Amino acid sequence: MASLSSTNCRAYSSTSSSSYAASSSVHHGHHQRLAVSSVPKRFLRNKISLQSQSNPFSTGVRMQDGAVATKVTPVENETPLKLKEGLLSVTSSEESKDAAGFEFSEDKSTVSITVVGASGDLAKKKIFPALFALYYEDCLPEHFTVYGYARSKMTDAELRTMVSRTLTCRIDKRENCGEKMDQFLKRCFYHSGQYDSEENFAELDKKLREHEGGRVSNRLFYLSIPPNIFINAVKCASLSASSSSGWTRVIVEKPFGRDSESSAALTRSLKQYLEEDQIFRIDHYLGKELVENLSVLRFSNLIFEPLWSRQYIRNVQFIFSEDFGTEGRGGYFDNYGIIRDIMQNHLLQILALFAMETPVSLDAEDIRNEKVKVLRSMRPLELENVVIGQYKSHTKGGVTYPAYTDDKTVPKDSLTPTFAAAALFIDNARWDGVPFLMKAGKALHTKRAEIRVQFRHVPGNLYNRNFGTDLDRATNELVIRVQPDEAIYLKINNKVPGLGMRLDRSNLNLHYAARYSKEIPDAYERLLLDAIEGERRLFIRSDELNAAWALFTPLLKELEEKKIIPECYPYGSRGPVGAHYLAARYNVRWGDLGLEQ
Ligand SMILES: NC(=O)C1=CN([C@@H]2O[C@H](COP(=O)(O)OP(=O)(O)OC[C@H]3O[C@@H](n4cnc5c(N)ncnc54)[C@H](OP(=O)(O)O)[C@@H]3O)[C@@H](O)[C@H]2O)C=CC1
Ligand SMILES: O=C1O[C@H](COP(=O)(O)O)[C@@H](O)[C@H](O)[C@H]1O
Repeated sequence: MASLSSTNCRAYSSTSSSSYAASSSVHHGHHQRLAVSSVPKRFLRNKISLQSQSNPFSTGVRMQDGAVATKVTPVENETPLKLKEGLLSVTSSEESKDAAGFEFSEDKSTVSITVVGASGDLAKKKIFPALFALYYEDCLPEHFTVYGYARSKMTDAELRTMVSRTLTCRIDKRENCGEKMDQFLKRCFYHSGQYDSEENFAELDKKLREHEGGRVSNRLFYLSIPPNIFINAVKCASLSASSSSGWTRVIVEKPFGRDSESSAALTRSLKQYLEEDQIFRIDHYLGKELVENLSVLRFSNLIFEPLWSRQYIRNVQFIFSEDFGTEGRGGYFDNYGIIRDIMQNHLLQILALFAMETPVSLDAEDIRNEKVKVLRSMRPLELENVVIGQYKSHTKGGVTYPAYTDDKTVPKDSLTPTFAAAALFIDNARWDGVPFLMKAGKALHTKRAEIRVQFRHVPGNLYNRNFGTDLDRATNELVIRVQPDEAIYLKINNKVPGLGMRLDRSNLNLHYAARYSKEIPDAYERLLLDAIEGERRLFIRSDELNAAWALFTPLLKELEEKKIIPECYPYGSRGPVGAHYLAARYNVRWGDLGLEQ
């Protein structure tokens, strides 16, 4: 199984004869720009040859143990300002060549990870803890440094204290936890600076160089800052703190614009300073274990793929709900709303993975090509296929829960939806006529994310009369529960044991907690590791992003221009009743409403 096992991660350690991600080829002791192959070892255990993705002048041959031999042709006419992925400038005198002229890499590199916006919520909640988890699992390279960068004044010690408050050890791996935390924290540093100051980023560069100690430097910048300052930060990082000898990559957090135009403008601006393959647009839902497993389920089990079409599937549902409101994030949320916050990215990405054709291979570009095709085959959303809602205050058990508009950062007359349900359609041969329903909401009765696949009726079912009048209750349903309590279960009809002929619905249940003792890694761990390894499969390419916005932009404009009023629903409820009418129009019943779910 492809998992984040420490065995895979240890490929980075100094004991490994060759490190894949940061392999530095050496060329006759001269300054020479070389290319690095960039497909992670953990996906390529059996693959032995590949072409460098970014440099057409070099070919790499991957040996079965993961070592990379790189045949080098000099690269000319580089644009100095742009940060070219995978180009190395190496002056080491060490070299090893085989008879065919391939040079073998040795781990003389370092990775510097700069969290831009280190004082913020996401950095504290997710990024630093994920980096620590990777460190704990031996997934980070031997030489690495973590830098926090933000405007707040902080010393290294203060950053470490802040970070230490959110670090946890895995439940199943507690040994040496405190010691490991201390070791990790010693590798964390802080630099205070403005996001639009080349000078401040140049100071950061100087500090990074000191830590890199003359090794080939690979640099990852994680932009954990509000979107209006992305470009300034990218510009300054690119001009003043990009690596001069290794790769430079930038993780960009959502939102990637508000609509097609602003997203395209953001991409254009980013591309002034970065190549597309340096931009890692993160959608953390793609890093979730069960989303990652979706393709495994489909493409490596004979029993599912033949059923994966309009012939057998009646509808598919993507459901996201949270049992808390937007408290504390109202300022951000009011400018975006639930459709942009959850549907246009997280749910649509899952839909694309669910519905895509079989990719040529597991390579990032093959998968992303298939996702784009699905997105481009979809009909843009229409107002009549959408229901929106907004939560209102509700008192339960003596506790009063606030309305969305009670938040001080939200205008009292805000029409921003905190709930939406939508019916989408893919106009291709596989999915023609199948409703893909989405439902996403804040302040609902439960916290859950799941995919529900409802199958058609069994034609001429011999047992019809044993089901009573509600034949819909007798159809099969496959549920992929992304969170919480990860599970995959299939509802089947079964004979109740006994002398009579009574049927019931039972679950064939793969319950992760019961099946696997290993704790499931957080999505940010997988994605950070992928970014460090140069694996783009789980990041959004710009054409995917354009296709996603093209589906939602006309609807979003219409909602705003016509000032459509959202349906009210009480905090903690199941959402507006309109969602049921929408589903009923397509002869669908939401799968999360039954007594046995
Ligand atoms: N928080 C979350 O759960 C999620 C966040 N995201 C995205 O991640 C990014 C970071 O989110 P989050 O950590 O919540 O953001 P924060 O609002 O906490 O901002 C992060 C840091 O950016 C700086 N900052 C905040 N506002 C401004 C401003 N107006 N001008 C300049 N600097 C500012 C602050 O640092 P300082 O003042 O020290 O410079 C702050 O600590 C955003 O793009 C967000 O949309 C995506 C998914 C989930
Ligand atoms: O991107 C976002 O995701 C979170 C939900 O993420 P989860 O991993 O906790 O399910 C959501 O709360 C937030 O509004 C949104 O911006």
